[in-house]
Amino acid sequence: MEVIRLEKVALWRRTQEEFSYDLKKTMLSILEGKYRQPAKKLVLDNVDLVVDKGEKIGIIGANGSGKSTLLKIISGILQPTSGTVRVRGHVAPLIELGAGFDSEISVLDNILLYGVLLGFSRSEMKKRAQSILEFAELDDYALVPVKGLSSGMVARLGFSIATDVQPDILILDEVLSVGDESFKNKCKQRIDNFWNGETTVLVVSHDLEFIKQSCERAIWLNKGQVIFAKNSEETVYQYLQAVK
Ligand SMILES: Nc1ncnc2c1ncn2[C@@H]1O[C@H](COP(=O)(O)OP(=O)(O)OP(=O)(O)O)[C@@H](O)[C@H]1O
Repeated sequence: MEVIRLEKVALWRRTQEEFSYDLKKTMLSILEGKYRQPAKKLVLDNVDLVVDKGEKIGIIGANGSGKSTLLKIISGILQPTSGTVRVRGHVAPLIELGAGFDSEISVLDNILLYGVLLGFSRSEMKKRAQSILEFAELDDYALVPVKGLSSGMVARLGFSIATDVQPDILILDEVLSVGDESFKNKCKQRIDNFWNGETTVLVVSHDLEFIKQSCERAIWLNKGQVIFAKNSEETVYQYLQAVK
């Protein structure tokens, strides 16, 4: 059964250095006749992708080739400029963990809020809060505002919320380095369980051996385009030939 379908997906992004949220500066530069249209870059270019339930897919390619951007599009964090994205099932995006937290409100309230962002109801999240706090080892911090947590604790909380129930689709950006050694082992075990089960997995990694061993299929991206997308062994081989 098909769980992800991307058709002709393109994404233009403004390049950082030209981009300003400062309305006053923008208005001034228009008045002074110095305003330049922000430069834009095509970061995903006509991407087609179909993924079936349970597939484990690796995404490889050079720095800046669009791998993380593709994961963000599939997770719904970014919307494409054109093309269509269809995703079926509950997605656990393990990217930019904790980026959606409100640092002023408590850990408990953030669990409710973040869970709702991930598509769960508030009452469901209330029931789950205890197991999330326990896994994150933050039981004593439930009522503390998130700004009182260390960055490792924030990542632990993000991981714990996103993986509390087995997701239909797991999105992993690079090898996870969440928290300290003992927490890393806990994360790895949880991910291994999903990996060996029915969950569809998309993982970005520069570790080509890992991709070959752990993924059935791999997608090679270059400058936002899919260059090759077959079994992982062959895709890695083609990629290595090209960069030699
Ligand atoms: N927030 C942003 N605003 C504008 N452009 C961005 C932003 N984030 C990334 N980009 C640009 O999008 C392109 C693709 O970036 P992306 O992070 O998807 O690459 P990547 O393949 O994951 O790279 P890496 O292997 O270095 O992690 C790059 O040219 C990058 O400069």
